[in-house]
Amino acid sequence: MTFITVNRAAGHEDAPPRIGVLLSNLGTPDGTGYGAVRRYLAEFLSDRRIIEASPLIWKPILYGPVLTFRPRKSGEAYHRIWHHDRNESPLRTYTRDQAEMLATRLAGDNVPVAWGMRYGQPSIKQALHELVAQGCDRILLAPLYPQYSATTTATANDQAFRALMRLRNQPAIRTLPAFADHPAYIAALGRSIMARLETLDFKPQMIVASFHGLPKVYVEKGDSYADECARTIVALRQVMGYDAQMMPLTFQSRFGPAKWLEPYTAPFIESLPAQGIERIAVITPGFISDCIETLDEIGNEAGEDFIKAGGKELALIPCLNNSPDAIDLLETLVREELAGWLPRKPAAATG
Ligand SMILES: C=CC1=C(C)c2cc3[nH]c(cc4nc(cc5[nH]c(cc1n2)c(C)c5CCC(=O)O)C(CCC(=O)O)=C4C)c(C)c3C=C
Ligand SMILES: [Fe+2]
Ligand SMILES: [Fe+2]
Repeated sequence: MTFITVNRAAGHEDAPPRIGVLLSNLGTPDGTGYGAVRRYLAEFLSDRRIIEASPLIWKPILYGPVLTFRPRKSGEAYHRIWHHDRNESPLRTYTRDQAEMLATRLAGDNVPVAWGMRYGQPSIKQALHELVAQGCDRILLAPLYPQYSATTTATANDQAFRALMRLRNQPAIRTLPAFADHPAYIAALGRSIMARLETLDFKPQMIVASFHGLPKVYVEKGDSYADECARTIVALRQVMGYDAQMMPLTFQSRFGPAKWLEPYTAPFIESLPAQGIERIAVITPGFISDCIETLDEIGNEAGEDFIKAGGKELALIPCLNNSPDAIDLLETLVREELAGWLPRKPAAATG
């Protein structure tokens, strides 16, 4: 095996230890055209943490019908939500903003922040090399998923470890645990949802919580994701004073024919007008940044289907994105995890 030596900043030999933070998220295509989306989906859907079926069975399906038809459909959806002014997806914009804004908060502690995507660009490997080149010999890997899943948190960390395997001088590593019911996450969610509800010109009869789904069999095999979603929603209902009827838990984004976690968001929402529930809000606390799943699958598709089924209003409540609440949360989580590496200090108040 050949090891890579990433050149560190000049003078590092005598420098004290330097901490770095690597924010990672899922990733996104480089464009909305067929080729860019196909490349992204090919990388994503070749991950054995995502599709556990034997490659002998899965690869012909992936390189046959899936990568023939899905890129066009997904590309159209990405086009609808694309940040055309920056020519990038919302997920990339918000992840970069989070890294840059967190870097400002940590600048006084001399802690650089890099960001990388599990699939697509910039890669987790690039982000890691960037930190090492800045002289970081202690790195916190921070996958930006509130709820743990092997298909998200673990595969993001796996990718960092793959890059670490090749380094001759390997930094010390910590990983940020998921934060499903961390009081700072629940408080930030509660505040941002309340603030947005106050701006609506109607009073929702129900606030549907929609999380990204997962194949049921992964949960049966031990993935803690479903429990973590339940912990988020139980804590959120408690701080907001809602019961399960007012804030039901649903799962979206089913992919393929297998059974996924239920109830499925789309049929659940479409069934509401027949029960006299015509005005709803939808929250997506499984994501800290808006993306194709929230903006298109809920904001566009579910919104249209709800109206077709007789609904009057559906308001999609934004994720934390690049709000001061989001950066306060990230600063709190990161500082907590750096205890022992950094002196303890509360997150800066944003006022
Ligand atoms: C078997 C397929 C998939 C599993 C398992 C899965 C788990 C999973 N994903 C997220 C978060 C996101 N997924 C996103 C997009 C997306 N997800 C899948 C499939 C699976 N996800 C696909 C094919 C896509 C691409 C879009 C499409 O073609 O429909 C995104 C958004 C990315 C963006 O650029 O906006 C996120 C975020 C979680 C949290 C999760 C398991 C818990
Ligand atoms: Fe997904
Ligand atoms: Fe989707």
